[in-house]
Amino acid sequence: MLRTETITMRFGGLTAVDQASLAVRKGSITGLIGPNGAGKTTMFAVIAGFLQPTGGQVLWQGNDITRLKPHQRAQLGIARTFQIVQPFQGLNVLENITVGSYLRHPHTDDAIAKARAVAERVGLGGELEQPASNLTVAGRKRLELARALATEPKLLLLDEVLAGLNPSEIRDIIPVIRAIRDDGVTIFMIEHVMQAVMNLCEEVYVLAQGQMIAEGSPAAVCNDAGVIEAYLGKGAAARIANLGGAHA
Ligand SMILES: Nc1ncnc2c1ncn2[C@@H]1O[C@H](COP(=O)(O)OP(=O)(O)OP(=O)(O)O)[C@@H](O)[C@H]1O
Repeated sequence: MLRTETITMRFGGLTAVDQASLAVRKGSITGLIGPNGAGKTTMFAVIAGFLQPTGGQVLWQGNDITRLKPHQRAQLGIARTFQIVQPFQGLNVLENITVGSYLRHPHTDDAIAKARAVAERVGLGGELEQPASNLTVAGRKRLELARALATEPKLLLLDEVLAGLNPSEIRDIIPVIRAIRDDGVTIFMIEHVMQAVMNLCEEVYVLAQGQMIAEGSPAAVCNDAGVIEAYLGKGAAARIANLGGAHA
């Protein structure tokens, strides 16, 4: 469904993403992980059209969309959430979601009906009249999800939707994400919460210092020596292997 080919993104002298290639299969939940500053959010910004890459291509169903604007990509069916959630503070929950549903429903009644349905789907059905500013962190995360979902995407890019949630809130939202996929929306998610990555993702890509260092099943990438070293430092994989030997 989506491919990036040798994407490079430089900010002045800093190479945030360095020739990174990946593919997201239709119907999958695919993960993008990596240490802080690895270039994950930059990669999402390039895919969604918020940044023009210094080099490389973004392909959507085989077509080059590298030069399309974010709203053109939204029309094609690509939606993203933001790591730092910023709902329209002066609008209530339903109005915030309706901003998204107007993309495909120009008539207000239809847009509102769609927004109500999306709110139910993410568990915000009881908070429609609440000002967005009254929501808890978990509520704001659900609202962020709903605003993107209201555009009726084919591909949903989730940027750390679980960050800041406690373990029980994470347990509650994991089935919501899985249900969105089961309804036919392909999901590509940046996530630091490994419990969620292991639970949800079939395929995981690992970025470190801008470079794609591994890809595979969650279990395979977690056992990859290069991935362990990217997170824990040089020699960590060998030290962990020795510890295992010592305990055996
Ligand atoms: N607009 C920008 N201008 C300059 N540097 C930037 C810009 N955006 C990101 N960077 C830098 O690019 C690098 C990658 O940042 P990015 O936010 O993509 O990493 P990340 O993997 O998403 O990190 P985190 O997990 O901490 O969110 C960092 O060094 C960051 O400071």
